Amino acid sequence: MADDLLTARADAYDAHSIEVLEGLEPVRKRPGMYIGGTDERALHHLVAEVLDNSMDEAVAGHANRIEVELHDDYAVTIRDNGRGIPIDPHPKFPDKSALEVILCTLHAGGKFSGKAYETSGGLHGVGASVVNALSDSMVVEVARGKELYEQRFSRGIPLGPVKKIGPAPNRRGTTVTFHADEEIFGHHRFKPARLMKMVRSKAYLFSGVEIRWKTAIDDGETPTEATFHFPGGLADYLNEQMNGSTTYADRPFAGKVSFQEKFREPGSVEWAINWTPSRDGFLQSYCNTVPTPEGGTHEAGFWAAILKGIRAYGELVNNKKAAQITRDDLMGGACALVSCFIRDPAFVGQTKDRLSTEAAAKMTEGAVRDHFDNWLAADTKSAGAILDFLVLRAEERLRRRQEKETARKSATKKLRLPGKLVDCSATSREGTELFIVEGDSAGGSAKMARDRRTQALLPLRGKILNVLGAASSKLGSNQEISDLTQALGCGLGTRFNIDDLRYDKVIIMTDADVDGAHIASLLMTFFFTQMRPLIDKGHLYLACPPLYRLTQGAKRIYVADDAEKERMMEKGLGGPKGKSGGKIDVQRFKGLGEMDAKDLKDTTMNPATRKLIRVSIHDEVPGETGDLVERLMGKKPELRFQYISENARFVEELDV
Ligand SMILES: Nc1ncnc2c1ncn2[C@@H]1O[C@H](COP(=O)(O)OP(=O)(O)OP(=O)(O)O)[C@@H](O)[C@H]1O
Repeated sequence: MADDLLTARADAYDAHSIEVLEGLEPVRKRPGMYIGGTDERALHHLVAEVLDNSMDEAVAGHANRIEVELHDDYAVTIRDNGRGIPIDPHPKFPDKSALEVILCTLHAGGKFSGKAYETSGGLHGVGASVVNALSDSMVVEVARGKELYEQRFSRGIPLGPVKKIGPAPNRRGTTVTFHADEEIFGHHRFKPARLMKMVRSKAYLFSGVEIRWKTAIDDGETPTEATFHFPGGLADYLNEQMNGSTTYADRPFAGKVSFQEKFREPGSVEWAINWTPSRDGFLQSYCNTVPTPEGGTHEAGFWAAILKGIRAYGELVNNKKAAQITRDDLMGGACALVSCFIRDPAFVGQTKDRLSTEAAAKMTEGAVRDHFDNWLAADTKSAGAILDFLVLRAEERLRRRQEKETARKSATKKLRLPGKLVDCSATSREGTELFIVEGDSAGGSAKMARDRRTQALLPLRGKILNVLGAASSKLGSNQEISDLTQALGCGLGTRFNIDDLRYDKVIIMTDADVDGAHIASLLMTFFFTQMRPLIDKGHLYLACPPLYRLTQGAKRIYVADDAEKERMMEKGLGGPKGKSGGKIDVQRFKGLGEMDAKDLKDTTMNPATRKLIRVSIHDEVPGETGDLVERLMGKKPELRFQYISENARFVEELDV
């Protein structure tokens, strides 16, 4: 049944499913591919496409004036005084004018071979036709040979052939008026401020053009009319953009170099840069007046020139730290504009956000580098200020990196657990226990007896350092103490942080003999002096392993001390002696290592059957416990001796 359904569906997929989009249909079907979307940015990009064509005319030396006007119905007119789009019949399509071919065919243009334009922003031959396809109305007027021609379109389709509409004795050039299609762009509308900014930046990028701006939509901020012409080029543009910020150089490092003179290649590069302490930096780059917000090879070449230049200058003035400066150091606080003109540029995508022409890197670097060296040498005051600023930034970066590395190292150190730790598998601290066990052999049976999920083991070899008798430097280098500290994960002394504790309970599990008691007291001294909150918050415990195992027939019990043993010997394991039958077998555990896993589990480790003593501090007199610990465990043996003499009876009883 299901297979039949699949077959039926597959049958529907045949040659009829394959659509071939004709003319400008693909643009309307998939606008994103041509203008990067249908949002506000894409909408404004339509103006850029048409304006770039007029700019190309200007840069090619055929126009010196452009007008951009936003009408009250949000239509936009872009007019130039260039050569005018050709209107004669196209040789390949004799029944159509070149104008119609350009506006209605993708990949039709005069910028492929470099004959009509040397360094143009246009190169794919799609810009004007894309705008046409995405406009519900487009009118193109061409003034050529003292005549005015016009052709009208809607959604990429001509509403008639190109028509001569009258004489134009004093006019030349192209006028494009379009209204973006709401079917494509929905509610998005042109913003006067955004359009004017685009228009003004174009004027800065090519000082040979004057651009007039006019808007019928008044947003209350943007001038309704303005004329932009900037003979000072990018240096003026930079000053305007930096808007009075404090700068390290009195005047920006700016210049313009023709590639023709230097590399025998058409094109040029123009730049302006200054550094400021008062704001984040920026780099705006352009290629053939097209903004390249994602940078590319021209930016790479520019930074390479500046970086090499500043390092070389550092060497010249004997500032060894200049060698540490990186491109990132340069870029922070640097406000820069770079505009190059090259033949046949290669961009990534139709919106031309990033330049990928390899040669642009080399030519830009070569052109800027020489000038930068000379500029630094000529203005030593600015050069010194910039160098000091950049060295400072480099040092700051290195310091930050070192701090980060140290922080990372200590973080991983925290996580690096001692090799002999047998950790539990639970991921959260809740309900977990760390058994500090005496000796490796005890570790062996404890390993089998434990609940792997919640119980972890740290076997300690022999006695740990008496922290009260040791210099603090010794603490860090003592293997057992450092293992213990790492396993607990919460630091030592003043750096102790209870929140980082990796286990709920820390259980000291030593043999039930004098040595075991000594080890336990050494450990408690350690916790008391170095991790006191661990005791105060009730995390420290003593395990109570039995001293004897008594077996009578099938009965088996464990007892903690001699008195208990005697009592049981009297009583018998199952009742009065003899009744339960037979001799009582007594085994004294010399150490935990002698117990088999089952014994250890039942008596000492299994939370259901074991007994634990929680270590706590009751200071009847404040500081009393500290004093006592100092007397018993401290450096002065005479205090210990005194205490033992005074408390001999108690000590005897305890068999310590
Ligand atoms: N204002 C203009 N003046 C003169 N010729 C123009 C003008 N606008 C367009 N053209 C001609 O029309 C051609 C096609 O323009 P279109 O915008 O479609 O593509 P392009 O500029 O060549 O490349 P791109 O798709 O990269 O923008 C141009 O190559 C140019 O020959």
